[in-house]
Parts: sequence; structure tokens; C-alpha cells
Amino acid sequence: MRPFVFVNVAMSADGKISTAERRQVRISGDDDYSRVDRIKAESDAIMVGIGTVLSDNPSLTVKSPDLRAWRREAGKDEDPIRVVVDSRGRTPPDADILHRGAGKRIIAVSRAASPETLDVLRRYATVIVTGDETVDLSALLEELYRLGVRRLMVEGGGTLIWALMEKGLVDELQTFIGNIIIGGKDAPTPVDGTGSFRDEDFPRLALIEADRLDEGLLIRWRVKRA
Ligand SMILES: NC(=O)C1=CN([C@@H]2O[C@H](COP(=O)(O)OP(=O)(O)OC[C@H]3O[C@@H](n4cnc5c(N)ncnc54)[C@H](O)[C@@H]3O)[C@@H](O)[C@H]2O)C=CC1
Ligand SMILES: Nc1nc(O)c(N)c(N[C@@H]2O[C@H](COP(=O)(O)O)[C@@H](O)[C@H]2O)n1
Repeated sequence: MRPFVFVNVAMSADGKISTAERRQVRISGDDDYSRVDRIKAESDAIMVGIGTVLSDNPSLTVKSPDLRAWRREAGKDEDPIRVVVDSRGRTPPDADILHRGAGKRIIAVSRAASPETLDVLRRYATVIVTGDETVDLSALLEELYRLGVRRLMVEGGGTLIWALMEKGLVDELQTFIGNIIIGGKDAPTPVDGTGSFRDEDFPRLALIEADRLDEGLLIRWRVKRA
């Protein structure tokens, strides 16, 4: 068993999620940021790849005091469990995700991570070891389910989203398309990785809804099962 997995990304009108130098760009407007805060608060856990931690240093906390209170009153930590997919254990010990906000942090590493690195990370987070070279995402999701995670939000980046898509581990995609052009053939997109699907394996999507939001568009897709 695994949680319901949905991906949320903000991309520019030309389909980029940051600059080629991996510099974070404000793509969402205020209304989309509020929506993201709400869906974060409604999730049991929120996951990012180590690339996102190293480039953006996100905290992934719930920002609204009302939503934090709502979680508290429901008997939950004010922030969902924050999960970093980090094969070699490269999460900096001073990363915001480990120090800001409340609740559990999980760093998922592979067996390629050194024991010394793990000793340091265990001071700040629960470490889950799975996979030989890279994190075994199916096994990680099963472990998260065992820990009570039923609804998992994936924030990116494109490498992690590709890996989840390739393994058929994404149920829903929420894409905010903002009114900005970022450009650059090397700028990350929502789904990067090798892109090595066979023609018959491209994930197909069913449109759930598309709405105007801020000066952009919010699109929700369900990933069809083969
Ligand atoms: N606009 C938006 O909504 C968002 C934009 N971003 C942007 O995305 C960029 C970061 O994305 P990426 O560099 O692609 O990094 P990423 O965040 O996707 O992390 C990828 C890394 O995860 C690790 N990993 C461990 N096990 C793995 C597995 N089984 N499969 C795949 N990866 C595994 C690898 O070290 C890999 O390099 C940044 O520029 C950031 O600003 C990130 C999140 C949201
Ligand atoms: N929803 C959304 N809109 C944008 O315009 C963005 N640039 C992002 N980026 C993501 O938000 C993370 C920052 O989280 P914290 O504010 O530190 O909690 C960042 O790492 C990207 O994942 N998202």
C-alpha cells in the first residue's frame, strides 16, 4: 500500500520551473501561494528532492497561522511531515527544512550514503535507508504509508517528479502556469530526468479542472492507469 501522491508545481508560460542556473523564481501570485499553503496543510507529508533543498533551501512549512491552528486543533503537528529524497545524504545540517517549523522530518537515503553522514543527519531527522545507489521510491512510499501517511504532496523538482512518474507512482498533477517567461533550454521543467519512456508508456492524463487564478491558470490532471 502507498499514499495518494499528488505533484504540485508552478511553471512559467514557457514551461520552466526555475532558471537554468536553478535560481528560484516567483511564478505564483498571492492566490496561488494561498492555495499551495492550503493543500500543504491538508497533506500528511510533503516531499522534495535534494536538488530542491540545495538550490532553494525551502522550509516547506505551512505559512498561514489559521491553517497552523486548524492542524493543531485536529491533533496534528502544525506542519506536515517533511521528506527529503537524498540518496547520498547531502542535506546540509543547517538546512531550513530541518530547523524551521514543527513536526517530523524524514531524510530518505540509499545504501550508498556513508554511515558518518547518516550519524549527523540522525540528530535532526528520521533516516530511512532504501535502494542501493538511489532511493527506492516504491519502498519509501510503502514505508511512509506504514507511518500513517495517506496523502503525500510532492513539490519537486523535475528529477524527482520524473522518477515518480516513470514508476507510475503519481496519482494527480496540479500545475500552476504563471504569467512570466523564464526561457533557457537548460532551465528545469516539471518533469525532467531522462524522459526515456517508450511510446506506449507515456503517462496519459485526464483533465479534472482548469481555472483562472491570479494572472495565470491552475490545471489539475489525474494520471490514468495503464
Ligand atoms: N516552481 C516550482 O514549483 C518548483 C521548482 N523547483 C526547482 O527545481 C530545481 C531542482 O530540481 P532538480 O535539480 O531536478 O532536483 P530534485 O529536487 O528533483 O532532486 C533530485 C535529486 O534527488 C535525488 N534522488 C534520490 N533518489 C532518487 C530517485 N530514486 N530518483 C530521482 N532522484 C533521486 C538525486 O540526488 C537527484 O539528483 C530547482 O531549480 C528548484 O528551484 C523545485 C520545486 C518546485
Ligand atoms: N507554488 C510555488 N510557486 C512558485 O512561484 C515557486 N517558486 C514555488 N517554489 C517552491 O516553493 C518552495 C519554497 O518553499 P518555502 O517557502 O521555503 O516553504 C521552493 O523550494 C519550491 O519547491 N512554488
